[in-house]
Amino acid sequence: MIDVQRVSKNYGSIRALDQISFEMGKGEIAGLLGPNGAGKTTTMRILTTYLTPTSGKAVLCGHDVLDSPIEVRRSIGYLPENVPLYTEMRVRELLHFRAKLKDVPRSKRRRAVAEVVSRCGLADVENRIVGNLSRGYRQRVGLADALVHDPPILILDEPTAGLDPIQIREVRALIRELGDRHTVLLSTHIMSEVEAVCSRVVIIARGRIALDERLENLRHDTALVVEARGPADAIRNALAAVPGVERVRTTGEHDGVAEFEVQTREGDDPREEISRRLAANGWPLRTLDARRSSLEERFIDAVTRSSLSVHEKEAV
Ligand SMILES: Nc1ncnc2c1ncn2[C@@H]1O[C@H](COP(=O)(O)OP(=O)(O)OP(=O)(O)O)[C@@H](O)[C@H]1O
Repeated sequence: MIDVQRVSKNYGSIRALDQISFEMGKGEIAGLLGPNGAGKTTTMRILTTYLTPTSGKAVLCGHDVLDSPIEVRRSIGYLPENVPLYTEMRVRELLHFRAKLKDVPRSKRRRAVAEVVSRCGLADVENRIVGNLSRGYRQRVGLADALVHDPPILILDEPTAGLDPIQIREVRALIRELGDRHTVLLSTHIMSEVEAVCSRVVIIARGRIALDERLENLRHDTALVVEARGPADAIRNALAAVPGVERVRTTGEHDGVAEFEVQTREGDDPREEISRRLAANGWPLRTLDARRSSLEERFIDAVTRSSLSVHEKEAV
């Protein structure tokens, strides 16, 4: 549904995105998580065709953002960070108007509006002036607007920013429901939001993807961080063959030192065997670190690592 390949974006001399790549399949809800200035909004604005990438390729529902922006816009519903609603209109009138702009055929408009009014919990306010609504309701109107042409993909930029705790809970519940029928990419800098709503997290830091993982893999697993000097592929194979090791991912390679993330089976602790096997092959072990991979730890780790130079990383 979403295929981003090596997308970069420069604003003058500022490199906001540096070769980011990720893919999303049908029915996924992914959280694009990152600190302020990481590049979340830039990514979303490229996917929604409001900005063009400096280089790289982004394809949504088979349509390239550069070659077919109109088809891309038809395939997505976008909730921007500051919802630009027509504040003087009534809710139902606004949604009809937006449905028309989005080419929903006249004969289907009434039904399309009724459906989003119901799905977004707007029945009580459909005759109210948008500008007089609370921020929580305006956000729901924004979601209804994004949904009114029934797009397969929803892109939501900080959908709960500025809402009170009850409104946050309601909007999150609504997004979870939307995940049944739509592929949803939302941005946030709140970790608990990702845990509450998403099935997958993509962490972006300094314009790069620092982590892309399914949440179920982060919740229970214990991960080991292994750094060893030697040939990355051979070390990777040796690690994968250690009993108790479930999965090995190469996370970096610099100056002859390869870095891996090793997922272990619950209850297994293969650290001693890893150390023995690497030593037997003559690959000096530099780091063997066990950590519970909670989202918070992974976020801090990914963001900190991305902000270190190669030299500093070696020292960590
Ligand atoms: N129009 C622009 N001109 C120049 N620099 C920009 C522009 N828009 C964004 N940037 C810079 O690009 C980088 C990424 O910004 P972006 O808004 O995408 O980050 P973000 O992750 O959405 O941040 P936030 O969580 O604060 O909204 C930042 O360094 C920002 O200052």
